[in-house]
Amino acid sequence: MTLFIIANPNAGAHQASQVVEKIKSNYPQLEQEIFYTATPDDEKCQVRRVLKSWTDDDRLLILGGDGTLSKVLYYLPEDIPFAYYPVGSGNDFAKALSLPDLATTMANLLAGTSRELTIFVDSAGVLLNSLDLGFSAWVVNRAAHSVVKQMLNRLHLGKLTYILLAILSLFKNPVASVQIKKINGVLLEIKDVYFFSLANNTYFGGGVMIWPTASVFSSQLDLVYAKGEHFWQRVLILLTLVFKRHQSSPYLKHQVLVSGTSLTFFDGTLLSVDGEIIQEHQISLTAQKRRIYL
Ligand SMILES: Nc1ncnc2c1ncn2[C@@H]1O[C@H](COP(=O)(O)OP(=O)(O)OP(=O)(O)O)[C@@H](O)[C@H]1O
Repeated sequence: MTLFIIANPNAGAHQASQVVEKIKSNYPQLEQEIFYTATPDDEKCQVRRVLKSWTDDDRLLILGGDGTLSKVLYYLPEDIPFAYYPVGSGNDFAKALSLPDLATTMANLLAGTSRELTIFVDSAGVLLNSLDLGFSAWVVNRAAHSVVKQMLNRLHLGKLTYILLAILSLFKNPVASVQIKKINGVLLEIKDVYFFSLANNTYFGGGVMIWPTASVFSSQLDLVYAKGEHFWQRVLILLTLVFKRHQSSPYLKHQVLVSGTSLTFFDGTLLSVDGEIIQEHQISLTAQKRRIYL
């Protein structure tokens, strides 16, 4: 058995290499091959390198944030199980699954105990946690170009960037519109929403709840959205999310969607998937089963 590690050295507070060193010293008997992503979008190349020498009894560990995990899964064949240890700034996937510490993660990986989960795939990528429009995509876009985020990440305060930008969004009101085609052919037009999230998992933005029951362990997507025409409405929407009053909120609308749903975006719509900005006009989501060592 060889342990393959794909690690993003740039994720979060740049801790991936420390984790790799810990694994090397704590598991000296284990044959290991380490693949660091060298640039943005290098996941494709690193997965290919892993696959070149992959055999059925090998194990894969992914080290990074939600973006790294999402991109690795996009290129990884669906029948290969994976272990994941979070070293990002938000780590929403790890929080939703209450992922264990490194020693337990390694024990699960070595024992081969795994659990099935559902991700949603499109030709453009994988939806692991959530697809976001409106204020949350705006926050992701601003954070990606933020020098403050890099500074705060070094201080292990990466989450603070998202909080500050979310407050700024109250003043900017970045709205979005989308047309959703359900599998029964019904069209749903959602216009000028401040908050829009299509959730496959519970959290986004470093632990902000999207919908309490959204989970990769179910095969459905939770669509949650809200208009925030007035400043105080937007404040109440954010407070609803922060204080987890989702199900009793008069603002949030909720629907369940399933595999086969497609979304069409208007030109210039800012769209974020798993915390990464993507440029797409249309997305069709198909459920796919994966296994995580857990
Ligand atoms: N060496 C690298 N330098 C810069 N960017 C990288 C590198 N390797 C991977 N990336 C890119 O980093 C992004 C993923 O970052 P990731 O989401 O894992 O970390 P994060 O943003 O700190 O954490 P989180 O998403 O949990 O907030 C992806 O777009 C990926 O392609």
